[in-house]
Amino acid sequence: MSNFKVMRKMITLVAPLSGVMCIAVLMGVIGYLCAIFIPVLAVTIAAYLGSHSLDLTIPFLILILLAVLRGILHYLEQACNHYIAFKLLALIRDKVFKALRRLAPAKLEGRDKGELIALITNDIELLEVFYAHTISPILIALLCGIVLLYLFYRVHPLFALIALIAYLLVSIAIPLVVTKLGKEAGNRVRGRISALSGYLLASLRGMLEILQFGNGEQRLEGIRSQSEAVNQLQKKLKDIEGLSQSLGSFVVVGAALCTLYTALILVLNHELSFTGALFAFILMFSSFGPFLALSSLSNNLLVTLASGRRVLSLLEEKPQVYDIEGKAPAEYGSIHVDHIAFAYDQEMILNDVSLDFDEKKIIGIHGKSGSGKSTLLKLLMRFWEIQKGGISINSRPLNTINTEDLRHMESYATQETVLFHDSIEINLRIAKLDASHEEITAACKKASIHEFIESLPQGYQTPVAELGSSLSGGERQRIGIARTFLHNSDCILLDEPTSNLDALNEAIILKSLAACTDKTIILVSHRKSTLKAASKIIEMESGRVS
Ligand SMILES: Nc1ncnc2c1ncn2[C@@H]1O[C@H](COP(=O)(O)OP(=O)(O)OP(=O)(O)O)[C@@H](O)[C@H]1O
Repeated sequence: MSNFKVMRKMITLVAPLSGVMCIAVLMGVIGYLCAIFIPVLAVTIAAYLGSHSLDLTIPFLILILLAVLRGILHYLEQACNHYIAFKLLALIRDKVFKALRRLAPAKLEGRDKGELIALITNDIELLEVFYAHTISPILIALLCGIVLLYLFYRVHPLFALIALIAYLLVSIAIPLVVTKLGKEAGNRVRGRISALSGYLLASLRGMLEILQFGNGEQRLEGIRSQSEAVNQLQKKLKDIEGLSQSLGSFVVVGAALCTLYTALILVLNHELSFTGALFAFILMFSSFGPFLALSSLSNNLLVTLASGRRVLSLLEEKPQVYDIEGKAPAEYGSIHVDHIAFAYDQEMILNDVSLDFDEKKIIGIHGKSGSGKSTLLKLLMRFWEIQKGGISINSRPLNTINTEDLRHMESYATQETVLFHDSIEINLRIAKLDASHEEITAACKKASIHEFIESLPQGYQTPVAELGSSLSGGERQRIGIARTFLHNSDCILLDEPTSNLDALNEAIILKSLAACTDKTIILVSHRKSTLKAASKIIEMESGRVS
């Protein structure tokens, strides 16, 4: 996506706040004109005093008024711009979270989580520069330019020509050159920062492995070299920023000298008064504020546009699976899998698989590691879209059942239970937001975890550390199974539900499952003892059912 396209798309988001933007621009234009006219007026009055006598009270008061107005207007302009920026950041965050929900899980599974965190935090935050410090300065420079060129034209058209060339150089040519010079570095610096976040996150998560295999030095070296690469790129951007400022100052001085030279010739030719020449010279010197503001924008703008590009790409990314809404409610019934084929990328994982999962039965799935058992469960949940064949529940194709209804009908527990940094009760409640405490404890009893929770000093209110690292694998797994019981769906998909459990806990859970006579339970397991609970066992081999 080109920088221009990124800017255009980002600007369209401002539409609902265009009124506030107009006020910001108006304040900015009047404020800049006040600032420009303070020296112009002062020098013109001084020149006038050389040949006339004048009471200085009123001119002095006007100068003070202009100075005070400049301050107030600048404040109001900034307040409006930041109001727009922070409103839009909130809106963009909301859109990004919606996009993540749309893309999950299929499009997020393989993505670098550090990069996603950098996008949600740093990238969105950087867009503030665009909304608070880019759009209105461009409009302010444009309007100030029109007023200033008119004034120069009134003094002499040659001054207007010099001003026009200088303004175009400062506000368009220099930023364009600088943008071109720094485009790659701008993109790379954002990419590098994201990669560094990902590397740090992976290092924190893999702390035990790093310590165990003595990889600390190597990881540290990785962090050092990646930080160094970020520093180098940032230095390059700063050098380009310095170049942009030098070129801007060069144009200002050049324009003032040209004005001085032109004014001298015009005065010598009696085409211009001395006061007019002085007015033009001072006006030229003091008028570059709004245009220099643009040239200094371009460097920040590069980084901001790179962030904007990443945020927009995420917002525009097409999900692998679209949510279904607005269809007639569906009733749960038996599941029919009809000659399905599925590949994550190129490699075929399931090929021509046909199966039936009868209602209110426990069905076991057994097979070698990598044979596609978990993939089949994910397809039953419609986390991925199948490429061939069809899956139906109670004769309704899966992709005609409202996603919300499907989530009520089916629940899916994997061997990896993710717990949030919150109390055990809240971690259980995510399976049923309006569950009573009694319902929660009943589910925990079935999952053989109630006694353990009760034995903790704070019981169900015990806080769980990030990702559940304060609990054992078996405790986490039983909480995961308790969630499934609490969700109380018609069909329960369990992927290795007993892999971390001892024989006693396994037996209690299998007994609870056997007691769920009104539910369909699909049980993927390598354990013979677990599969004993099933009334039918399906064997899977290399993506096929045997
Ligand atoms: N998100 C993914 N993207 C690409 N390939 C994947 C993805 N998830 C799984 N695979 C691949 O699909 C194949 C089947 O994986 P799956 O998890 O379904 O096997 P499984 O039978 O459940 O294995 P296990 O018993 O070890 O859990 C594997 O080769 C795996 O590498």
